[in-house]
Amino acid sequence: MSVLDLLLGNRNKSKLKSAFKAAGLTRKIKRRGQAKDLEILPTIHSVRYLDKRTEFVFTLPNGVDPELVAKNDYVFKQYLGTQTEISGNLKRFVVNVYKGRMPSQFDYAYTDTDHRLPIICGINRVGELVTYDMALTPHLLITGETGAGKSTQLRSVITQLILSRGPDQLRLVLGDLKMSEFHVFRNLAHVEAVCYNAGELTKQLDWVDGELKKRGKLLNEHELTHISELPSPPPAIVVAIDEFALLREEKAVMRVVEDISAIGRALDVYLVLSQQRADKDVMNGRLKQNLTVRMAFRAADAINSRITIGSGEAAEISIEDRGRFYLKREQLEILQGPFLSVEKARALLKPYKRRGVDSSDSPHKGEYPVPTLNDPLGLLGDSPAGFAGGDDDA
Ligand SMILES: Nc1ncnc2c1ncn2[C@@H]1O[C@H](COP(=O)(O)OP(=O)(O)OP(=O)(O)O)[C@@H](O)[C@H]1O
Repeated sequence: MSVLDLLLGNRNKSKLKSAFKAAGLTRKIKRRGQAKDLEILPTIHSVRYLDKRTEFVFTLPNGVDPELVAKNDYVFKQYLGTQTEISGNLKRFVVNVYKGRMPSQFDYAYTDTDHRLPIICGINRVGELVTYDMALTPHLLITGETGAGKSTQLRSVITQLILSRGPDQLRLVLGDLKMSEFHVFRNLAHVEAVCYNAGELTKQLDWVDGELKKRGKLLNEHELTHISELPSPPPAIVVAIDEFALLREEKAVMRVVEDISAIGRALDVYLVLSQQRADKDVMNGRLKQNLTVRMAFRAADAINSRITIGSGEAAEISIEDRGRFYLKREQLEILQGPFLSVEKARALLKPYKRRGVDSSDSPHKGEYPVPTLNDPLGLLGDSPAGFAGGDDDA
């Protein structure tokens, strides 16, 4: 630790104490015979001077509402700088004050991970790649204002999934209600269908609904807790819908989506939903609660941000910071999402292109076993490895 670190650390420690007071995280105790109350501040337990950040650990006095910490995160930023992040719950919290600036862009590249269904989220303040396994932490909600970067994130999420799993291990049902984002995924071996309206999506979700029932029965018959325990398990299914809010009046769609959110994990069926905001007009509480991982891109205001991530911070993301978002799992963390252009995605996905098949008319409605890697949909005759690898969009 350098002398400069120590000086900065001490200065930040006193700023942290001022932030505690301004954020109302103190408890006042009346003292007999004394005019002034005794003010009990949170206890700072440790200060660590690390390479790229200074870390403070503090605990709240008993009786102080822990919700106040998230609600007043802006106060900590006002006192300690915008490079400040807080995480924790109930009593113990960690404040990190970062030295560098967030990276402004980073380009998507396929990343090998140990995850079965890898989600590449982005890079954090110190340049580390943040990933997680959707099979372990299911159902993702992406929100943000127009132009904040939701569709780009969806593109890289779906591309990474396709590049990580064969079409015999992963089936995708895609909903593109804006008719603008998912054309790059049309006619790919993994893709059941790209749906452009509620009618098409309802048809595909009927199939998913059938899978839920069939898989549920299998679990029951074989007395298993997860469908992947079967000797030859069916493929994972990911239903990804951009601008999900446009479907709010579609009862048939909503019913299946809610069912997936409630029982999909054990059946290897997952959701990725994207929309501008997540208030109760566009998404009911039960569904939202089951979307356990949240990515909040720039929000219109603190209320919208709070609805997604429980904190107002996504409203503070600058309009210039496209692709910047807050990831909420157990903790809240700011990330820069990978940039993946349509052209690059198309080039990466080219080996999985199917020839002469309209993906809106999905052939994958059969019984198990599922298609094999060599002939993913049983339609390609003797095409090498089952993939055409050269055609443009049909
Ligand atoms: N991760 C990123 N890194 C750098 N630039 C990005 C990133 N994501 C998005 N952008 C830029 O922001 C623009 C808008 O992104 P995108 O279309 O993904 O936003 P959106 O939230 O889906 O908007 P809309 O709801 O209007 O479709 C992109 O064309 C791109 O130039």
